[in-house]
Amino acid sequence: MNPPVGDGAFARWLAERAGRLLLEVRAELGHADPAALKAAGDKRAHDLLRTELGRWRPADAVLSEEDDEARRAWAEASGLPAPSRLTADRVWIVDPLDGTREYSEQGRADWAVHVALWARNGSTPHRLVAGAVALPAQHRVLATDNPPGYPPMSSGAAGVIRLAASRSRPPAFLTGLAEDVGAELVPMGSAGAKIAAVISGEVDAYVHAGGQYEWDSAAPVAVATATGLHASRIDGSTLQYNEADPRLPDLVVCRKDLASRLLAALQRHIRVT
Ligand SMILES: Nc1ncnc2c1ncn2[C@@H]1O[C@H](COP(=O)(O)O)[C@@H](OP(=O)(O)O)[C@H]1O
Ligand SMILES: [Mg+2]
Repeated sequence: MNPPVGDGAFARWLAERAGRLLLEVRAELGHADPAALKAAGDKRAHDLLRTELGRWRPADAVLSEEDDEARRAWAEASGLPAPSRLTADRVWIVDPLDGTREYSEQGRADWAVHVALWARNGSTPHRLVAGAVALPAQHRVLATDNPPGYPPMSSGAAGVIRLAASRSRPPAFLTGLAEDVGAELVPMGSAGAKIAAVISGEVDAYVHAGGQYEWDSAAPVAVATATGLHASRIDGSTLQYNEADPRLPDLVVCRKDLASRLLAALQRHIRVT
């Protein structure tokens, strides 16, 4: 059967298929050898995304976490040829398995598949014109073709902000930031799962710093902004995608009404760390 024609519905279709495959791989291999499960999940989902993008969007470029060259920051001085994505009009930025660590841990549902489309002439925020985040173990896919409604206030106690952060690599300033704004920390794996938690109102914000790549945030940021949420670097500047250097080390995604307060607090804490 042919996939949907529109890019947003296509992104949803693709993320859902890769997610289904990841569930099958998890069931097939089990959790006895976590390293083998991580490697198989990364590879099988990447191969599926690459194959289907090549088949259905052959004219577009792709930036995938699992490509050998993906982490190389291209510079003219290197003498190496520029990757085709740097001159392409449309680039699919994909993370075949975000939250690889959590995927390998039995019972955890905080892992995701990210499929985003960046367009040079895109007029949507961050030039992300389509995106989908599949959360296979949560039985849901969030995508820009039918974006979720703006979230209700989070389930936290009155006045307490629920702040999602990496469970394994939280930024050093996070505890101080949380104290400053009166937030309760909610540790969670996967950037996609954390941004999905902001989108669904389970938490109010997600803050990360210290390292990440474009594919970790492109698709979830596309859905979050289509929903009406705030997304930026932690200094308030715009998130830029399809850069020569794919590192995009920090971000904040939060409810619009929290953005100025959180960014002001971040200014204080970035400066001292
Ligand atoms: N300091 C860091 N440097 C590089 N990547 C990081 C990072 N901290 C988090 N990430 C990446 O961001 C994603 C979410 O991380 P976390 O679960 O810790 O919040 C993970 O993607 P992958 O699982 O695709 O590798 C992880 O590798
Ligand atoms: Mg990732």
